[in-house]
Amino acid sequence: MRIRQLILINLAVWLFCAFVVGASWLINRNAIQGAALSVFQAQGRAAFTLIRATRHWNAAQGSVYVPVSSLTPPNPYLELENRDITDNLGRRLTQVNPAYMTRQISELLADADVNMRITSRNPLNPVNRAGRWESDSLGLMEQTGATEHVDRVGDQYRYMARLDIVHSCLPCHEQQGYKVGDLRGGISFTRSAAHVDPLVNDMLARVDRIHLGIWVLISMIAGLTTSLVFRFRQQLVGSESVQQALRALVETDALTGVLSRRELMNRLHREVDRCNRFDTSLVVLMVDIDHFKQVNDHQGHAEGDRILKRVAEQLQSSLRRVDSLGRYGGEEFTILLPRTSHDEALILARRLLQEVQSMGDVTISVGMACSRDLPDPVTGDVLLKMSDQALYAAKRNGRNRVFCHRELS
Ligand SMILES: Nc1nc2c(ncn2[C@@H]2O[C@H](COP(=O)(O)OP(=O)(O)OP(=O)(O)O)[C@@H](O)[C@H]2O)c(=O)[nH]1
Repeated sequence: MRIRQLILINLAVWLFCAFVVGASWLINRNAIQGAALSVFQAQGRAAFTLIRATRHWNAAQGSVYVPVSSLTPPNPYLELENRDITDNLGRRLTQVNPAYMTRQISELLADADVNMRITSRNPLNPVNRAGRWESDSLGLMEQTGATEHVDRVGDQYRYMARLDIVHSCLPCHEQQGYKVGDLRGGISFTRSAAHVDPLVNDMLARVDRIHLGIWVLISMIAGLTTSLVFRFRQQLVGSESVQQALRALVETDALTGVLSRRELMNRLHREVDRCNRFDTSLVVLMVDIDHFKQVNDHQGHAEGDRILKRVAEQLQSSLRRVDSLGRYGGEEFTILLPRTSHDEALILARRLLQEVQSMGDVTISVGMACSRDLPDPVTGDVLLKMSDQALYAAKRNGRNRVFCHRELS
């Protein structure tokens, strides 16, 4: 697997983890905010149940009278004959119906952190007229038949429970056209979010901290794995370059830069396999510098080395990319010419001869063997042997010449 792929996989895993953490963070925040609303709904429902019980008690009495006072003046919207009476002690009493009682209780809650309000879209007392949210909630409940509605509006939690017309409501509300079962209005509870939010904010902050921590941890792990991948890559590159250097040492001849004998033999066997399998022609040239001992003796070993290198360069520059040039040993080189006929190889060999001669320092002799001239299947050893014999023939016949194996027989 490539390093880039490892880094991309690492990045993809990090992005996926970041996505999961982000999704979990959002889900948890929404769940906490939803839970806060549910808690407020439960509180509103409990308060409403209590109020409804007191209203039922009031209605069950038939008529409840209390002394008239500044706190409880006669209710002008309660248009009943016996709304106000005088008891046998001479005190003035006024009737308090469920609606009046509910409003009085709501007034007592004015300073509490929960506000309660009896409300209607068609009230007898204009004070009870529904506000925008209350009106919308009542409309929604009328449409859906729901018994309650809860919401967060700005910095307030709001709860509304419906009140339906029952028999005891008819004396006051029948004249408005109501029947039993109609939605008359509702009781709404409002609580400032400031009373709920500290707890919610504390939980949200905890969720934020936990998710931030997880995200930082994942990012650190991703950073660590990425740096490990880079370090691994550096080591890999280092070991690759060492391997390349070792391979170059093994495969090339240190003095001339052409193929080493070992690599030359490898290639020879590969080319022989190929030429046998595909029935193509392979030519081996054995090249030897003439009287090289004299060069060493007269000009010195260092000059001999320099000439060896120049001859190798000259030979190499005349070959195709598919050809192989190697140092067979001493001042002897071997050239492999795959898919080359005898005649083509002969032309090339003669050209090599001329090019080296034109350098002016030395001449070469060339022995040539072509796979087409040998019995099938040809082997590398036979090709080498035959080209070597041809080379000796070239030497025997005066040097600075090409001799083909086929001329030997
Ligand atoms: N400078 C140098 N000389 C080398 C190297 N390898 C072999 N030689 C020399 O090449 C010479 C080869 O000599 P011989 O085998 O007698 O052949 P020759 O003098 O070229 O004569 P013929 O091949 O018969 O033309 C020897 O003197 C070796 O020392 C090398 O790497 N550098």
